[in-house]
Amino acid sequence: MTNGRFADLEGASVLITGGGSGIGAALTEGFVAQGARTAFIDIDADAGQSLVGRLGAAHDNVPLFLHADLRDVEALRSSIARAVESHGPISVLVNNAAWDDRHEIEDVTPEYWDRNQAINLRHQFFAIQAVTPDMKKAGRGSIVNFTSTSYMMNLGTLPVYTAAKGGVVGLTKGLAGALGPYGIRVNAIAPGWVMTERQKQLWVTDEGLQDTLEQQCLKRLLQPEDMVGPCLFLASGASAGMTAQTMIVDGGIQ
Ligand SMILES: NC(=O)c1ccc[n+]([C@@H]2O[C@H](COP(=O)([O-])OP(=O)(O)OC[C@H]3O[C@@H](n4cnc5c(N)ncnc54)[C@H](O)[C@@H]3O)[C@@H](O)[C@H]2O)c1
Repeated sequence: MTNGRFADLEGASVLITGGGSGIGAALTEGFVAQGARTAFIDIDADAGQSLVGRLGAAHDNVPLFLHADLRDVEALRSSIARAVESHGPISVLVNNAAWDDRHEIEDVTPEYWDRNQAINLRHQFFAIQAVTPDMKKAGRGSIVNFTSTSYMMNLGTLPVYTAAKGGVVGLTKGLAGALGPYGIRVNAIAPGWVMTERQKQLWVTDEGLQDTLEQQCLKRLLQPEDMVGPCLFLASGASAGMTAQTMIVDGGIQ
C-alpha cells in the first residue's frame, strides 16, 4: 500500500493509544515509516514488545512502547509524560484504542457501562487534556480520534460501544472548537469493517463478509493498512485547513 511522504511528520513526536495490535499497529508502523518519533500505549505487553522487535529490526527510529491500562487515567498521564521525556512535546496524538465488546441490554451493569466508556470514550478526552498544554505553547498540534461507522448503522449488538463512538464525534467537534484558536486541529476517522486479527477471531462470519461486500462500493475487504494514509493525512500539515471533521473510511457504505 502506498501512503506517500508527509515531510513534516519526520521527527515529529507522535503518540498512539492502543498502538500494539490491529489498526493501531498499522498506524504505529505508518508513523515510524515517516521517520516520526513514535510512542504507543497498550495493555497487551506481548503485542507491544513484539511490534517493537519487528519495527526495530527495520527502522532506526524504534518506537517506544508504554505498557498501561488506558482506563486508569493516572497511568495514562504518566505514560504520556514518559513519551514527552523521550521524544519531546507531543505534536500528534492518535486516540485509537477501543474495546468492541458485544452485550445484551439486560446484562449491562453500571460497572460494565463505566468500564466500557472508560476504554471507548473517556481516555480520549484525558489524553487530549494531557497533550494540549504543550500543543498550545507550540501554537500547533493535530489530534485524530477513532470513531466508527457502527454508531450510524442501528446495530443492535453493542449499544454501549456505539454510544461511546457517537460520543467521540461530539468530543471531536467540541474540542476542535475549544482548541482551534490555539492552532490545534481535532479530527476523527470512522472506519467501516476492518479485518484485524480480533475481528477475524471473534466476529467475522461468511454472511457478515458477504453483506459488507454487497454494501461497499469497493468490492474488497478493508485491512488495517487502509487506515494509515487517512490518519497520516489528518496528522500532517497536508490537512492544515481541516478541523472538526469526521473522515469516513468504509469502502463506500455511508
Ligand atoms: N476493526 C474494525 O472493524 C473497526 C471498525 C470501526 C472502528 N474501529 C475503531 O478503530 C480503532 C482500532 O480498532 P481495532 O479494530 O484495531 O481494535 P483492536 O481491538 O484490534 O485493537 C485495540 C488495541 O487497543 C488495545 N487496548 C484495548 N484495551 C486497552 C486498555 N484498556 N488499555 C490500553 N490498551 C488497550 C488492545 O490491546 C489493542 O492493541 C478503535 O477505535 C475501533 O473502535 C475499528
